[in-house]
Amino acid sequence: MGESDVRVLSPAEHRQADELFRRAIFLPPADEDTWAATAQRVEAGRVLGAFVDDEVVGTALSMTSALTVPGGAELPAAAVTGVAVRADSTRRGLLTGMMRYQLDDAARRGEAVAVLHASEAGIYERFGYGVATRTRSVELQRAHMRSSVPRSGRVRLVTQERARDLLPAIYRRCRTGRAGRVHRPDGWWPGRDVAMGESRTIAVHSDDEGADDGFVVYQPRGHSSTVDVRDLVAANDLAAGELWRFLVDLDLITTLAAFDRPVDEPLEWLLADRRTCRTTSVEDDLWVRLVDVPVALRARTYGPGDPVVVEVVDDVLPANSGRYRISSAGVTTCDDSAQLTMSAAALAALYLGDQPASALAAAGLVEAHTANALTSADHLFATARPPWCGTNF
Ligand SMILES: CC(=O)SCCNC(=O)CCNC(=O)[C@H](O)C(C)(C)COP(=O)(O)OP(=O)(O)OC[C@H]1O[C@@H](n2cnc3c(N)ncnc32)[C@H](O)[C@@H]1OP(=O)(O)O
Repeated sequence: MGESDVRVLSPAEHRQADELFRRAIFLPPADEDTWAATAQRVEAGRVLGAFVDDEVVGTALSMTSALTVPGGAELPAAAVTGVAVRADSTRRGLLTGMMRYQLDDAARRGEAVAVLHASEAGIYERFGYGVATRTRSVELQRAHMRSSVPRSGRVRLVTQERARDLLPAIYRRCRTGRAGRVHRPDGWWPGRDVAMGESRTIAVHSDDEGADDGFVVYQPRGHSSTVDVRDLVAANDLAAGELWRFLVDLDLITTLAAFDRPVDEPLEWLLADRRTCRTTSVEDDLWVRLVDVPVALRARTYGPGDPVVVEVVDDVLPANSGRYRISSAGVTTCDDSAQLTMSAAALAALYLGDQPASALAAAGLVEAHTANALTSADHLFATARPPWCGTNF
């Protein structure tokens, strides 16, 4: 079983691949509405099939995307999803064949990074992916805002139809504000709408000049007094504060459950009683794979710190293997002695600034050859705010 058994599926085969994926994650085949929405994000030429005896038993797809990196630049990215191998054909290398094919394809397309959300943490590190962002889920019980939270603009409800125009434009404005955010192509929104259904409600915040700068999408949980907050996007702290005030003040609701929030969101500070906010989980969010290490390293900015020479060992994409001199002025390839050695997966985990090199060294994932190299790398890769993706795809 090898790469020759993987090929691009034709559009006529896309629905079969979707069914294969859904069965692998224990979902029934998509109904017509769900498929109509799903099909909008599927791109011809980007859906792979893995074959055994001419039968498709594995699939993986990628979408044309972009990733915001520290400093605000956006890198072309392959957004990977829909990965599955039929239960009777696992552990024979089919995923391995598809991953290699897909990474080569991303490299050919000039996509410097690949990104995904992992169903299990044990799958993707071997292919060079590292956990690059984390999210927090919270529950607010009978919460009230602190009176000092600044007021600005106004929050208004918009219809689902109006939201289809407004939300993508607001998201585009907010996307580059933080590393880890990804494109939401036009085909992404219908899938989210179908998944949430008709009970979703949308509120938009506009600033004092009337410009829209944030939104929240939420829905009641059955007939309970709980609201699930699925998507809260704000261009600035003022907009975020007003959207949270709007949610906290909803009549008849005692509990707000919010998912996929940034780990540094200052919710406890916004509330009159910080203990009315409880963290229910902190989980790995976006896994990143540097497909083109030199391009990816040069795309981000670095903090003040002594330069450091990093040796990258990449068995899956060997062109990335080499030594890189990283400084606050930029990145060059070099032949100097390595001060740090790490795999592509370890580099990916450092890349957006979520974790310091010293944390990975403690786990044996980064090897330091000189005394101060870890401290230098910690300073260089650090970002003012932790990265956050917050977009499921
Ligand atoms: C981005 C997304 O779409 S996430 C969704 C991923 N899909 C799912 O979780 C659906 C259910 N699972 C599956 O379909 C399959 O088990 C897959 C796709 C995860 C793995 O496919 P396989 O064809 O079995 O993987 P493959 O045989 O290439 O395994 C390669 C290596 O990864 C290991 N591996 C594979 N799956 C897992 C796992 N879930 N946990 C830990 N290790 C794993 C294998 O043991 C193997 O290790 P080895 O090289 O040391 O022998």
